[in-house]
Amino acid sequence: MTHTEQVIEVSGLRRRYGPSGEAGYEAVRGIDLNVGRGELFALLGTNGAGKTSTVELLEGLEKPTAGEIRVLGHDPYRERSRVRPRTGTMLQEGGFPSELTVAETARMWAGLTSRARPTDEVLELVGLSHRRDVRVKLLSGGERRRLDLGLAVMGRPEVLFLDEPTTGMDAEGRADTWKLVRELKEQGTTVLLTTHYLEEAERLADQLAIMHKGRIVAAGTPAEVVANQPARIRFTLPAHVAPARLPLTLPVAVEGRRAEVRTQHLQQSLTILLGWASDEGVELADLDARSASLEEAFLSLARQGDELRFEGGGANGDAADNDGMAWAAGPQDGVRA
Ligand SMILES: Nc1ncnc2c1ncn2[C@@H]1O[C@H](COP(=O)(O)OP(=O)(O)OP(=O)(O)O)[C@@H](O)[C@H]1O
Repeated sequence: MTHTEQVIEVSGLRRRYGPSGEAGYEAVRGIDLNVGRGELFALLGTNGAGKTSTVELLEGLEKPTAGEIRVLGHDPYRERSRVRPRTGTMLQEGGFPSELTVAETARMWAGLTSRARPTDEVLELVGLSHRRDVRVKLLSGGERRRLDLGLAVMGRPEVLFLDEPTTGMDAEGRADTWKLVRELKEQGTTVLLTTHYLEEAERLADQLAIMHKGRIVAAGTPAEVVANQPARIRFTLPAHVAPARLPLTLPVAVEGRRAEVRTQHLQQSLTILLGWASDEGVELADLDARSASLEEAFLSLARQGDELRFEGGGANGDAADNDGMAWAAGPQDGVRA
């Protein structure tokens, strides 16, 4: 068995703003996570879930209220000088003088960075060569994010922290950014990022965690997180077929003529449904069967978030989510154990 070196190790991490008690606010409430070398880890979550607060702790910018962090084997806050040269950070708000041009900013940054890539190479990497003589204050939001990203990768970091790297970018900018992130990952860079673009996280991440109100409510590979959510089969019943005729073994919700089955066993449920339709001579219009997406998993977890039990750092959701539809056979099949 190969042993993956853990590059980021976090246990029992907490971050409180303000005083203890009601007057303060605990943004990070005891999270654990591990990221192996060369992995891409996506930290997802609702607004205000605590993602940025967590990333700032990992970057060593702030001191945790409680818990342990190791980045490349060191405490990023107390041993900042050992960790910082080996990491690259892209914050939500890049803070550099906006009067400088793009090239001047890159050169200034290169002067502060050990083992810096040539600035031309960096600008090329993030697609800003043609904007090199433009003042930073005149860049669009998406172009600023590209520049932030360029500065973050300038020192050829072993670990790259990207807080919402594609926010404000157009579709082309996002595609370019993810391509660069993929290339860096292929070269062995470990990447921890936050994003609101779930489809992209689903495609790119080796591991992900979904945060809600300071806690991790689901974690694993994208496939594992999605696998805990039910698949859906949707169809329209012909006017002459009463919903009561549908097979009792299926967890069916009906609204008007539109029916929906939620199931952990898509193939089995589909077989039952199609067998029944064939035997009864019923045509199922607009038939659509699909596995859950990360987006559905995310929304469902966020909705359940307040009712989740948080024990042992895991996520155990037992709240049924029926979107207000009337469930004929109960949605139990679609609820995680
Ligand atoms: N300096 C601060 N003082 C007090 N509360 C803060 C401070 N910074 C953040 N918070 C609060 O902590 C919570 C978590 O914020 P954080 O920015 O970490 O969330 P996030 O998951 O990154 O959100 P988003 O997706 O909206 O960027 C929020 O409720 C926020 O209002």
